[in-house]
Amino acid sequence: MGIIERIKEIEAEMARTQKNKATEYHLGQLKAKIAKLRTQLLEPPKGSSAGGDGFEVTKFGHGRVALIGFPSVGKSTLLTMLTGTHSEAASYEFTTLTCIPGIIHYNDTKIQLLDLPGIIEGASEGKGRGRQVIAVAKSSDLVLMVLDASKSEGHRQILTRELESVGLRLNKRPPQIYFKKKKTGGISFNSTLPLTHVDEKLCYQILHEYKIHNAEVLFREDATVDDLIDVIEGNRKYTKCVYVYNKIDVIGIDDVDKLARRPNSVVISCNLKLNLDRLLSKMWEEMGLVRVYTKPQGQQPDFSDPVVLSADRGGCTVEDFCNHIHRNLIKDVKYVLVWGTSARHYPQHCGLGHVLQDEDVVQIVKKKEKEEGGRGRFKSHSTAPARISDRQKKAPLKT
Ligand SMILES: Nc1nc2c(ncn2[C@@H]2O[C@H](COP(=O)(O)OP(=O)(O)OP(=O)(O)O)[C@@H](O)[C@H]2O)c(=O)[nH]1
Ligand SMILES: [K+]
Ligand SMILES: [Mg+2]
Repeated sequence: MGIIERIKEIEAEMARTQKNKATEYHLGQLKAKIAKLRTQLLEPPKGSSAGGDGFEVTKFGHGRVALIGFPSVGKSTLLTMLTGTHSEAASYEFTTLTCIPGIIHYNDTKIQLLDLPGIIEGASEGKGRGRQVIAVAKSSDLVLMVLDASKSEGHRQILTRELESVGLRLNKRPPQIYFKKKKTGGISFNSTLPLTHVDEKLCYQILHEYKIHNAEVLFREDATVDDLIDVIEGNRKYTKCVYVYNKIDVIGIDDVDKLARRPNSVVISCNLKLNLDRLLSKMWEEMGLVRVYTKPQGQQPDFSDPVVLSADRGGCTVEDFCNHIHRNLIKDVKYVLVWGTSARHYPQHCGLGHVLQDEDVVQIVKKKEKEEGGRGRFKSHSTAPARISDRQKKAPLKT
């Protein structure tokens, strides 16, 4: 029997089993069995080199966004509108057969947008080009789930399930469960609060299913069996997702209003060019990019050419900033001067561990290099944090 058939069989058994206190251990065990099989499904077949027929698109820019959705919801139309790169759009399904990259220029950053073939129910099991599409989604910093506003609300759940079954977790943070395998000592099970979903026996059973007999487990939140399995599997990808409802030109205003109020959702119409600005700003917000402007001593910063950092990709500290400029720079840095929302006063003298925020301005002061004007000039600095771009319009930065 193939892996997919075995998963189907266990799912059928779960569906037959009534949910109650007496069956919860058995159900937990079945969940773990399915998770293990799904992981097997993701492993490349023996003898083949990993990837191979995947969509190999080189990463470019400061972040990567993937367009995921059913066929003909308007993914290619949207790529063409946002990036200017042409991607064939047509009224028949599966117009797009491969991955087509475009670039969005936004807030002086470059964001790679990827158009992809439509996926269908069963994609995670290999239907259509589902597996390759989902692999690209996993490599992205943000997923735009494109939905047809005039179609069933169920599509969002089906797609979410497909992505979840291959280990993608949308708009979730990792479960607060500490888990460490040990060589000896048995299982130590603890929690910092009362648990309502998982008890010691259930945890043992799940670990047993994974043939883990020595480990430390500490629940720091009231997590579920599924959360525990995610932590044990350890290969989950936590990605932000914005739900994009396209084609609002063909539905009534009341329905548009309902969709627009759903969490993490943006309603648009490519045909009428409606709300695309809102989509871009939502996308930007979710990506959490941090632009930092370098200020040479005695000069104004170049506000068109930021260093772009990200908490998810490498971090946002002064050290990360310096490493971005040059990998040998760090050893010459004495401290930095910071203007912007991360500074308590302007300019603030900061060390390498200081965490920078979007639109901060940084001047590097090197060892054996004197700061222009000396420190005494900043006695009467402002303490009110303000967006540096607003300040910049009013008065040039000194130093
Ligand atoms: N009414 C309406 N139609 C749209 C809108 N955006 C796209 N379409 C139409 O929807 C159809 C499908 O568009 P595509 O961009 O090819 O959709 P896709 O998601 O890339 O489709 P596949 O590549 O086949 O998965 C085309 O006929 C578009 O003209 C919109 O905002 N409103
Ligand atoms: K299409
Ligand atoms: Mg397409």
